[in-house]
This record gives sequence, structure tokens and C-alpha cells, in this order.
Amino acid sequence: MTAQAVETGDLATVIGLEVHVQLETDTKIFCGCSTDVGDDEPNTHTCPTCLGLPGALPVVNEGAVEAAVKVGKAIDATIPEETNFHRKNYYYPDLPKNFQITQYDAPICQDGELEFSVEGERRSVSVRRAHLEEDPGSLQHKGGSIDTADYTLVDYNRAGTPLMEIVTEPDFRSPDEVRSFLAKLTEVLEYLGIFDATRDGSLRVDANLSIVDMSEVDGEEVDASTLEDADPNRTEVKNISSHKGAEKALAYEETRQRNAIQRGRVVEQETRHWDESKGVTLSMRSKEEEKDYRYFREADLPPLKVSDWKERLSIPELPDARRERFQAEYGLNEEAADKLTSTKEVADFFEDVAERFDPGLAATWVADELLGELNYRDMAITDVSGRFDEIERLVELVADEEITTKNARETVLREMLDEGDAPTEIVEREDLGKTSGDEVQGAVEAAIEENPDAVADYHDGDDGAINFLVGQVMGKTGGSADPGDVNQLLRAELDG
Ligand SMILES: Nc1ncnc2c1ncn2[C@@H]1O[C@H](COP(=O)(O)OP(=O)(O)OP(=O)(O)O)[C@@H](O)[C@H]1O
Ligand SMILES: [Mg+2]
Ligand SMILES: [Mg+2]
Repeated sequence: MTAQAVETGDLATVIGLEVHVQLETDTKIFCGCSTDVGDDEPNTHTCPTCLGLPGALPVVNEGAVEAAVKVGKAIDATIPEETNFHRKNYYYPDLPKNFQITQYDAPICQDGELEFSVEGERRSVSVRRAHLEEDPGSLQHKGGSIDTADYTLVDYNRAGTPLMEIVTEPDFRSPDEVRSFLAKLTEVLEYLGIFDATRDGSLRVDANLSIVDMSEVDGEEVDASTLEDADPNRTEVKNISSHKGAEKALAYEETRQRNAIQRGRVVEQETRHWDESKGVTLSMRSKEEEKDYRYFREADLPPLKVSDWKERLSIPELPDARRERFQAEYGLNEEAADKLTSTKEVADFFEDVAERFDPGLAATWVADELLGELNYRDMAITDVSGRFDEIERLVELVADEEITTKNARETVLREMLDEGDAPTEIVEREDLGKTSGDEVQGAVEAAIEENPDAVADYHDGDDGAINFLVGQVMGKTGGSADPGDVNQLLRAELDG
């Protein structure tokens, strides 16, 4: 049968996410095995519980529940009186028990919300629920990828790592919104101190996408009721592990589904796999339904009373609030406030520096100089957190006018980062201490004496000649004089 091209009105894209984030705890969610597995030998961080051996009993790690409650506070979610766990049954080699302990009808968080911006515009996404669950093991496909491998090995080091699955409403309308949302979510999770974005596999996204033909529904825009009327088939794309990957996979899927609809084909409801290297989504299987999982209560774990945990646990000031406070309290512009709140560590360091020195100077040195040089070297603030004292010392040298801004920026900071030396060491070694007034005055007089042509040009009204003379003085003082001061001294000498 050849498909007939159909008349399609405006096609609207609808996206909802299931984001799995790894909660930073020392031990796994239901046993005492360490979560710090790094590149250790496979299957060395395991015990009867996370291997799912018969008779082994799970015990819930309260640290993981606390982390989840903090997330709930940050997204303004409802925390139930009592939470409990369920078994989700399915058969796959990464799951030793053939069921995953997860949450079903009493998730730790319900009805939250997260605001973010896309290209300067504020958007808000509702979080339907966020629940705790255990990570399965990891599969290593040998001699190929998931569909072509000769054989597959399984490593249970990861099995039992605490995960939080954050399920949004289908509120996104484009792949780039998803990318901005994920950036914001990551930022918030890091502020809470429960998430490490640099850890491999710490963020995994299942991205659901459907296309609604607006000519078939009432209303101009997609909302909950038009979506219910249209009830479009959706695909769920798995194996996405980065913000950029999510955007790319969804852009691919958006085009694929739109093209299918425009050719009069039906979009299958199915689970697809994101192939990062090929940049395509591939059909894996038809979408399983809830009944396939035979959810039932995990009888080995008693329900957990959490009604007062939201009050008991405190969370730090979050990025949006901090950004606003930075503008009000330190008089920063939006761009500087954005940069200085990009991570909690940057924000904390900035506040330390701003307390000791002028906030404007602190902002320049942390936001522009330090972050700029770090960025250039592909380094993060965490790479220099052991050297905050040294960086403050450098700002102090500038604040006390012991070295020039130019030398501080172009020599001291760069050498600190490249060679690992302390600022005072570099100042001494490179002889960067600001030249004394006498020396500068001497250099000014010498420059005037040695350059009669420039002096004559200056007196003829050629103001550019002064720049040449400033350059001469800077050369004589090895760049350690202040160019503004030199300019003034020269004018005083020439006009006097
Ligand atoms: N029409 C739609 N288009 C795009 N996304 C949708 C649509 N309807 C629902 N979604 C999204 O699909 C996701 C449903 O996730 P949920 O975990 O509730 O169920 P599931 O995917 O069926 O289950 P599982 O956890 O087993 O994958 C939500 O993120 C939701 O926003
Ligand atoms: Mg889900
Ligand atoms: Mg799903």
C-alpha cells in the first residue's frame, strides 16, 4: 500500500521527560556497598542484596531518601505523609532479581515545578512525580553495539546505586527547551550537593515525543485537554546521557515523526534507542504498558513516615534566588550575576572575595579573569578549589596596588594556572612588583629626552604622540608601571 500524502494543519511538538539522576550517597540505596566504584574491577562492589541472591534483605538508605526530599523542596513538590516501595517486574540481564525496587503509588515527590529560561524567556515545567529507585547493573556489549555485539558482559557494581526518576508533564514544545531545562535541573541538583554531573552516567534521560495535528483539535495551542482529545502516539527514546544528546535525539525524532505524518503514515507507539555515534533513533520494541510490569508492594521494606522531613531538612539558597540577591546586594549586572551563580562553588568563592575586597573588583576577578582563564584551559572551578587562598592573595596584590592589573592578569594568574606556583613567588621571580614613583619619574624624563620628535609632535597638537611615549616608559619599567599614571606624569612634564 502506498501512503497518501495528507492535509496537515499546523503540527505541534509535545515532549515529556523521565530524567534519572544519580543521588550522591556513600553507599547504595538498599545495602552497605560503596557507590564509589570508579573504574574498579567489575563485580567487586557487590553483596548478596545488590546481587539479588535469595534470602538477602534490603534496608533503605535514609541518606538517599533525604536527598530526594531536598529535591522535592527545591521543586516545591508535595511530600507524602508516608512513602513506600514497589517491585517492578521485568526480565533483563542487568536486573539480577528480575524486578527493580522502585516507587509506584506513593512516590517521595508529587506535583513539583521548575522554572528555567530559554533565550531570555521564562518557562515553567510541571513535575508530575519524582520517585526513588535502584539502578540496575551495566551491560558491556562486546564486539559491537547493543544490536550487533558478539556477546555481552554484565557488571553489578552499579546495581543498587540510588536513582531519582523525575517525571515531567508533557510541557515542552521544542528540543531546545529540553536542553535549557536539563541545564537548570543540573544546576539546582548541584546546588543541593546531592549530584555530581561529572560522574559517568549520573544523568540519563528517557525522552517522550509526539506530534499533534492542530487541525484535528479545538484550540490554538496544545494544553492538557487538547492533548487528551488528540491522544497522539508517542515514542520514548532511551539511552540519552547528556543535555546535548537529548536535544539532538529529540530534534531527530521530531523530524522523523513530522515527515511520517506528512506522508500519511502512522507513528508507532514504541521505545526507541538513541545511537549517539550515528545521530539516529532506532526502533527497539513496542512500548511496554504498565500492566506488563505487574507492580506490587515490596514486602521486605516497611513504609517510611516522611511527613516532617521537609521541615527537618534544610536546603541552601537556590540559583535563581542567589542571582537576584547578587544583583541587589553587590550591584552586579545580570550577565555577571549569571556567571557568578553558575555553580554553588563559584558563588561561594565570589562571596568570600567580595566580603574582603570591593565587590566590583571581586566580580571582575572571579567572573571575568578567573572563569575566563579556566574556561580557556578547559578547567572547572573545582580544579582550583584547593587554591582559593592563593587566588584571593592575587586579588589582594591588585587591591593593594602592589602589582598592576595587567601583570596580574597576563602573567601572574596565567602562570599560577599553568605552572602551579603561588602568586607571590611569581611576582618575585618575574620582578613584577610595582615600580616606585621615582623610577617611573626617571623613565618618563628619559623617554622625553630620547624622543624629541614625539615631543615636538605632541606640542604640535598630535595627541597620538603621547601613546608612543607611554609605550616607551612602559618598556623601560618592564610593564610594571600603571599606564594611566604614566600618561599623567608625561603630560605634567610636557605641559609644565
Ligand atoms: N503525548 C505525549 N507526548 C510526549 N510525551 C508524553 C505524552 N504523554 C505523556 N508523555 C510523557 O511521557 C512520560 C510518561 O512517563 P511515565 O514514567 O509516567 O510512564 P512510562 O514511560 O509509560 O513508564 P516507564 O517508567 O516504565 O517508562 C512523561 O514524561 C510524560 O510527560
Ligand atoms: Mg518512567
Ligand atoms: Mg518511560
